[in-house]
Amino acid sequence: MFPDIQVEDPKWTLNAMQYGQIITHDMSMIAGSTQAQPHSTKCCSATGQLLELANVPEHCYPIVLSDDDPIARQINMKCMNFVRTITDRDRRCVGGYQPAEQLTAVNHYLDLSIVYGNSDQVNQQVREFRGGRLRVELRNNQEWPPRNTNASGVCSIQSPQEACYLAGDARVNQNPQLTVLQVILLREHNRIADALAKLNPHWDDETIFQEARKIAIAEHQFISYYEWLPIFIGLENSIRNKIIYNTNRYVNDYKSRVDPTILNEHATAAFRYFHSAIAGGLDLVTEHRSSYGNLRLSDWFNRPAILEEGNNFADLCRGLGTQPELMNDQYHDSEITQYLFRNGMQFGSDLKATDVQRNRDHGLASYNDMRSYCGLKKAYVFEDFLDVISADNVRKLSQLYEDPDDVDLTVGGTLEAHVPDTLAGPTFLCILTEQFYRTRVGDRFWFENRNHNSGFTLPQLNEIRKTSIARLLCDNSPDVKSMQPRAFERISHSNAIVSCDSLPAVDLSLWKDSNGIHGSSYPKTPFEYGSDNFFFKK
Ligand code: HEM
Repeated sequence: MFPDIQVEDPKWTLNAMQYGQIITHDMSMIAGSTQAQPHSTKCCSATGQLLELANVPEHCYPIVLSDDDPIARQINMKCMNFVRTITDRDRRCVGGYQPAEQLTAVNHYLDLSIVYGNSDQVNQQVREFRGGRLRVELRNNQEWPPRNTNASGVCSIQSPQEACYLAGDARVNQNPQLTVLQVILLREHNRIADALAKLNPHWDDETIFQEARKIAIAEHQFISYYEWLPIFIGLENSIRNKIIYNTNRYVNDYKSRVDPTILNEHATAAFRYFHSAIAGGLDLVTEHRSSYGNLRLSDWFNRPAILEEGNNFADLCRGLGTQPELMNDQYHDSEITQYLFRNGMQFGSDLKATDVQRNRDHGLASYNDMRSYCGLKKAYVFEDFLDVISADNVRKLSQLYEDPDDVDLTVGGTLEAHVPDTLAGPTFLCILTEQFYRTRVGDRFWFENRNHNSGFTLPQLNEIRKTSIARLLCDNSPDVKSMQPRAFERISHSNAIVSCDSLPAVDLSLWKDSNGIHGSSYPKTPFEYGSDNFFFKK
């Protein structure tokens, strides 16, 4: 169903795929997994055989491989490891016969928890406690995240000296391009903190840290919603559903009754669809935009040291903005379906099979139920899927499943034809749209809210709106001197490479604190007390 057929996206770069993973990691992480390495619980024998039932560890739900599996049959494997997500029942939060709900290990808000951590404990570990900065290590004149003291436990390092990073998110080392963006975001915090400290010498560490953090989060929210989301869920769809606004004013749309936690259907099915955009080779690209080499993804899972070699960091940054992502479709690069986390072995795990099994582990509603919830007609025979799925794929579904109601959401959703001007079919689009609405409107600290305690002044807000992924890459990768203005979009005549200096930038002098308090504070009006979205209602 999901073979490796490489079709490059004609419009979007690998950067678009990669920032998607940043957004994902900011919003969810199933409890009980590292998502970066083989799980420590082994549900199969060392040689890939099924275990005797009595010997199967708790929480196991191994993927049984068929005899005609194209990879497994080459190495005589019958069993692929899969450990179930920890639920509220496992933790004894619910009892009796109540249904189990899966737990998340990270907070759901889009708040750069991947940089700042999800707990006070991690936050303390990543902070420098000087000048509002985050901890870094200086090597070759560049700032790198601090070393993880449990390097051999969390990375696939081959020598004790090899870099393995500590960040707000446990998955930081998972793949090189993810780590590039994590480093960029870390450096952005410190860049902002240094500027604020210079502007406001009277501010203490805590004030600089919190103000820099607030600006960095706002930039991230702006890039995610105004630059990234319109590509994936459509500009018109985003405006129509009040996910973004064409305005230079505040948008006071916080609604306390909106639940901002992450929908299981979003994290476990819809948002994973973009795994199909992953490319198995990462281009190294010079300033003249010529590609001179390519890193094989499965050689570098959990081995971030490659970023510090030679010019790799800048070359990978340019690669992100130059190399196309693969098309979002049913095809998946074999680097993630045959070689995931192979760690020097001939073969590895399979991300798409894991996604399907995770769908079943979490007991998601069927594709048929979800599609009818999302406004498509319910299918009674396989042919009823023909409204959005090709005849060839409907025929395959009818061979793989007994009944239309059996089709997994992860599978059916992946096969749908895209809604025009978006990168998803109608069922996944409906789930994604709902989630991103909730993530915005359910966030009392959303960067566009007018909030006297935590918000920005209007001029500051409009400065934040000048930020871009292109500028972020430029400002935090010293050797990158040029970039196309829309760096999620491939280089073209209408999106040509320009010097970094000519890209719009956030003018941080607006955070100069002339009142002697905080840069973003302004006088309260009586209306600002009480109601959470007073201005919007008015
Ligand atoms: C090289 C790039 C990537 C790799 C290697 C990767 C790998 C993984 C792995 C191993 C998991 C855990 C699977 C499980 O045990 O259930 C996962 C989960 C997930 N991935 Fe990716 N992924 C990548 C990129 C992306 C992108 C681009 C997106 C979306 C834009 C994405 C969305 C998700 C989501 C939503 C989850 C579930 C998160 C959770 O709630 O735990 N991933 N990915």
